[in-house]
Amino acid sequence: MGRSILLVNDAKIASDLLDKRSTVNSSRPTLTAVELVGWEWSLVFMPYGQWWRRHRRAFWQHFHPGAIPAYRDVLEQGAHRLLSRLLTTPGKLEEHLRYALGVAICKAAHGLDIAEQNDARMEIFERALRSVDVLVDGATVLEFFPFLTAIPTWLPGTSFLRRLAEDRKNAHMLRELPWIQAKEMDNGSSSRSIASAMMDKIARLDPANAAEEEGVAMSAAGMAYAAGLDTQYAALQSLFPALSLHPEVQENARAELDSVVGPDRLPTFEDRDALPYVNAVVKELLRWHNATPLGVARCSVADDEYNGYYIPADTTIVVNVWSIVHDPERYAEPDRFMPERYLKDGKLDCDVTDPNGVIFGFGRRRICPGRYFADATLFIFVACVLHVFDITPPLNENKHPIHIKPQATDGIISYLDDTRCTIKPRSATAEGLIRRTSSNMRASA
Ligand code: HEM
Repeated sequence: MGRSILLVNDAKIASDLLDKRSTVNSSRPTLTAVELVGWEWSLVFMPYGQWWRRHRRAFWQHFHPGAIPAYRDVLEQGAHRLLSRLLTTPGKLEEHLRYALGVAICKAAHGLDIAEQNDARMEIFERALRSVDVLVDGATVLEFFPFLTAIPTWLPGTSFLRRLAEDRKNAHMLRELPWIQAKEMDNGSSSRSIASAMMDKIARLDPANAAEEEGVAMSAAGMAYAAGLDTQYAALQSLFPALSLHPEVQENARAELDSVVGPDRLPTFEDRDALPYVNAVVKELLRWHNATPLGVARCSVADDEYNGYYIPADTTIVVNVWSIVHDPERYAEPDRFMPERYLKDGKLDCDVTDPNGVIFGFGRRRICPGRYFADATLFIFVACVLHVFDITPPLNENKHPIHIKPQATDGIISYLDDTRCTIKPRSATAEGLIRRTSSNMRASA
């Protein structure tokens, strides 16, 4: 009510406003619901300013490109867990993906392990992340009628407010619980995880600054789940329909993996430069099903003029990233999953617009600071799945293939609504490799 909204459908305009005029357009809209749902500690929703800057700096110290190689082992282990689970119960794809991503994030961020079944931490992460939906679905009414939040929750018709209180508790636990557990484990001595490295640094501060810095560090470490779990899950779940609908992509990827990696081991980060096709699959995955179709809304902090248009301060700016990465002028046959579009003479073609230039947002100040971590995760998960599994269409009760037509869901994060597929090891050798890797993992646990 009374707030201007600017919807941008063009990559150049988005870049002009959000890259080149980032001093004016790097804040976020203030939403009453963010605090109500308990996400006020999240870097994603913080308005631009000193407080946001401190959190961003604390986060970036552990997620800049030079920091990512330190997470290679945990990311490889996460991918191996996925393979082992998919071999045993391929019908639980979504559960396995979330579990494997959770394992990798939790180990990297807090040095904690996630149990194979019914892990209390994982349940808290899941409950907390579901509360983000409230920011989209239900809380809008509270933006317009904030007095509703003052209504006693024992009155009939206020179950929504009671749910908010529960969501708030879960969102706070997502931030605090893994930190407290990492602290108990850490003893202040090593740098096994992002949290323990942060704790070592805080231990050297004088007590007057340490408490506030610990709050910032706790929030920054919690962002790995808060912003990393659902986004990466949304991207990776779309791999399976993409492959079952495009068998030729699997054939091409396998030819490359067979010649570079061979049948006796799984791909590693060391192989990455020699796998241009697999790298192109990762790029196409992010474009084909864009997990954040409208990016994350920005807010202008001063009056501005662009191409003759007046943009008042406090305008919400939303970029239609989906339409940009599905523009047929840039990406021919945009609905086809076609990694070849990024390749020329067997190498990545620099003339093709890299979709990552818009998918992770805009401008040095506010662009997704987890993008290098996401890129590494997606590469290793995608390479490992392609190396050992054959992904084909789901079958009906008569064992005939079903043609699926997955649709993107609404929300800040978009998923595909149908990921049914058949997942089988692509050979006896591949199956043996998964089993060997899995028993080695158990032996070294
Ligand atoms: C497929 C994966 C991902 C996608 C598509 C994605 C996309 C985005 C987008 C569009 C933004 C808003 C940027 C802007 O305002 O211009 C963002 C912000 C953010 N992302 Fe990601 N992201 C992904 C993975 C991750 C991961 C793995 C992490 C953490 C490890 C992460 C952490 C963050 C944080 C902390 C912000 C807020 C930055 C700020 O407001 O200053 N993201 N992401």
